[in-house]
Amino acid sequence: MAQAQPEQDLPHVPWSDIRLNEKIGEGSFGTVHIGTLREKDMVAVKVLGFEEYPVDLGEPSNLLAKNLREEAHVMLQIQTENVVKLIGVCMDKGHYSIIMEYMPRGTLPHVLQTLDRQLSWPERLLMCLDAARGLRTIHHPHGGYPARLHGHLSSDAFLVNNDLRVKLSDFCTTKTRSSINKRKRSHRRRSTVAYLAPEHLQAIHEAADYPSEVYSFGVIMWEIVSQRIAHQERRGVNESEIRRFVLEEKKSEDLPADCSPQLKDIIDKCRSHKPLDRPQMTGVVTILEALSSSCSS
Ligand SMILES: Nc1ncnc2c1ncn2[C@@H]1O[C@H](COP(=O)(O)OP(=O)(O)OP(=O)(O)O)[C@@H](O)[C@H]1O
Repeated sequence: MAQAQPEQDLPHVPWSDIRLNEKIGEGSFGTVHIGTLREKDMVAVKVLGFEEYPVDLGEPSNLLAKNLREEAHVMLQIQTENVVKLIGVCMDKGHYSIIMEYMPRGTLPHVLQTLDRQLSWPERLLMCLDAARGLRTIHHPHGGYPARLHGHLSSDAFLVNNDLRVKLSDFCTTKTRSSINKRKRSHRRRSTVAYLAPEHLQAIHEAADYPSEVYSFGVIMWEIVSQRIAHQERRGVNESEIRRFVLEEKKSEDLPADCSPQLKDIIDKCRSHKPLDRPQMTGVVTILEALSSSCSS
């Protein structure tokens, strides 16, 4: 059986350079571990497949392997300060993986739920700005790369480092996710209904578009600013409470009373029920940059 070859333009890391340490997460794609690269650098290693459902790594046409390369390519094309850095891919038989920058504090909602203090306003603004710059990178890329949607945007897609800097991650393609989910039905992603734009709550199977991702981003900013998880008490069976709140009552969750009017304005514009009233991510970044610099000066 032919062995998958490393892509010429993807940095290849041989498995012998990696020491795998504890598991830190599991997605629909496989497991994520802390690792050590060349006995020196701490990295995160996303290993394709699961112990109980190993992927046949010898087959180059394998859809999952193809999509792993696709995810790595996307990461490589959009490397900026606010996107989790791709270090390389390993395509050694039995060890198909993506090696990336390790983000020690984990996902954004995990930080918002477990931080033992209130974030200051400059911190909240900087986290919003980091996240906005991350999303702008894919919506409005430089260097002639195609604009793209994230595809399943929620606060889980953002990871946080020790300095509370936020970076966009998780470029696993929809195809990859659905094919591995067929193998491993036990993995349940946190529901993303709380982040769905009203027009998509009505037509749940419709694909995301740019305005609907801006709406999702508005909800994520609400989470950072409120230091809470969106619709926490409305999540439940079928999320019918979220639908009622958003679709029937036409509401958005309230921001803290001490949120500045300018920040409230941009979050509310992103969460507008009218897609055409939502700004583009370039505009969101410009406003957050101005607010962040005036707040920290
Ligand atoms: N670079 C990283 N640094 C630190 N932790 C990470 C990193 N990448 C992933 N993780 C952790 O591993 C978990 C699983 O990540 P992964 O991207 O595989 O799946 P997911 O985003 O939860 O789901 P899916 O694969 O369906 O998109 C994350 O929720 C996070 O806790």
